[in-house]
Amino acid sequence: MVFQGASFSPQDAYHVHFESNALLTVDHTGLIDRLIRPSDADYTSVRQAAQAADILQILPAHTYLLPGFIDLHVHAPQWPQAGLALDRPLNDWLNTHTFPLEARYADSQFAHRVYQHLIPELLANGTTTALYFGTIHHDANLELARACADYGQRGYIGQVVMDNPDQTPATYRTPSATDAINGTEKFVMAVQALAKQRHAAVTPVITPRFVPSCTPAALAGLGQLAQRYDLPIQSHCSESTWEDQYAQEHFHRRDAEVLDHFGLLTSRSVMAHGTQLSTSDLDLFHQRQTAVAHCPISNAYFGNAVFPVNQALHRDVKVGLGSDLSGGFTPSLYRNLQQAVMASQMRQDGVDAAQVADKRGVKDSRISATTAFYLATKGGATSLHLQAGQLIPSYTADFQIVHDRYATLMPNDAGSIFERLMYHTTPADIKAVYVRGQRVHHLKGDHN
Ligand SMILES: O=c1[nH]c(=O)c2nc[nH]c2[nH]1
Repeated sequence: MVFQGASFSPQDAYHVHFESNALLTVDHTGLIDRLIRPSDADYTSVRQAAQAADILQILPAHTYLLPGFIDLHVHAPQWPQAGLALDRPLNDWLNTHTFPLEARYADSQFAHRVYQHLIPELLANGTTTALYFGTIHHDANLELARACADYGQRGYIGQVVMDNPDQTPATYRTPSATDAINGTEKFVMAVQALAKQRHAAVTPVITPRFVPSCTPAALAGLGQLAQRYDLPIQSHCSESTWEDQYAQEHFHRRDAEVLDHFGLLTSRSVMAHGTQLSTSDLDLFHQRQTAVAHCPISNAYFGNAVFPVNQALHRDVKVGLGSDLSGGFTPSLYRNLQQAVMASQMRQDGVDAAQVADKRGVKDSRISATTAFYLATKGGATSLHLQAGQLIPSYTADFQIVHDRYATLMPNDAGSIFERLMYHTTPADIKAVYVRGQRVHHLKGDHN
């Protein structure tokens, strides 16, 4: 397949690259092979050959090729309650709403129904890769992996471990640390077998829910499993004041230090939220090359603070973007990247007018749409060690084709188009989505 048209691709956290009419060639393995500009000698011949072979796809006017988005934090089983009960504090929301819902996934038919609904919805929002928390249930989690395989989404999938009887209900609990470790190992094998069998881009992930919900024996065993199989790890870290204090009270260490103590902060770890991380925690993340999944919508409800994205990036901490369904209410990473910019502006300015203006906020906090775009693409890819998130040769051909709905009303320089796309794109503007060069979504009535 050869794509011809305009594109935006992140260069780094502060620069985005625009191409006005390049050819992007994709090889038979689903990788980007070449990016050929009109000034290159073989532009015309490659284009003509693609046209003759009927593999040339010309983007219509006012549509743009972007890397697919990478959602670093999704609780797949919480999809049915997206937007519900977000006025409750985290611990209350978990116990009253979330754990009872997740307990229902003991029924794998229910899991099948939800996951077959969720994956196409995420693809329609431009999300080509997602890092998922499942539930404690093996069969339901396999339904999630199968749904990714069915619809062609790249999925990183974790069987949740939560075995601490003091912090989990008897109706929704991993029976013991031994079950946690054996069950996780069994799930790892099953997902790896599915990946082979279906040629699917699904990867198992070690998933202690968070420090409060796990026993030390489970945390230690999961750290060892991750090392033995060289697996990615995900959890929550310093997500709220309550969670932060829990680690201090029960382990006499900071939350990040507890995770590190059990071998759970590695270069393959992605820790969600981090609103309460101290500068020494950020330095620890940097040393371990552990990533933060920034979840700006969810953090507005449960975070008790705004995560300092810019400061983390300046300390060379890996950061990507997460929807955190359903602590966040929307499957759209566009909505989340908009909120990332807005939250950073509020952190910069402060929120209480009774304070003196120049002491109200935190300097150097504001990020732009360019940085937010980076988080949703290259930042996420780097966190997962994926050759994705940029439109460059040898990277995976995970794309979205997006329409600029205000093109005829406003100036059309690249900077204006880019900002409009970041602020106005909804599923109605996402014409087509590709993973590994295969089309996995298109808008009905469109043939891109
Ligand atoms: O936003 C969140 N959603 C969850 O499901 C969860 N579990 C622990 N901490 C959490 N935070």
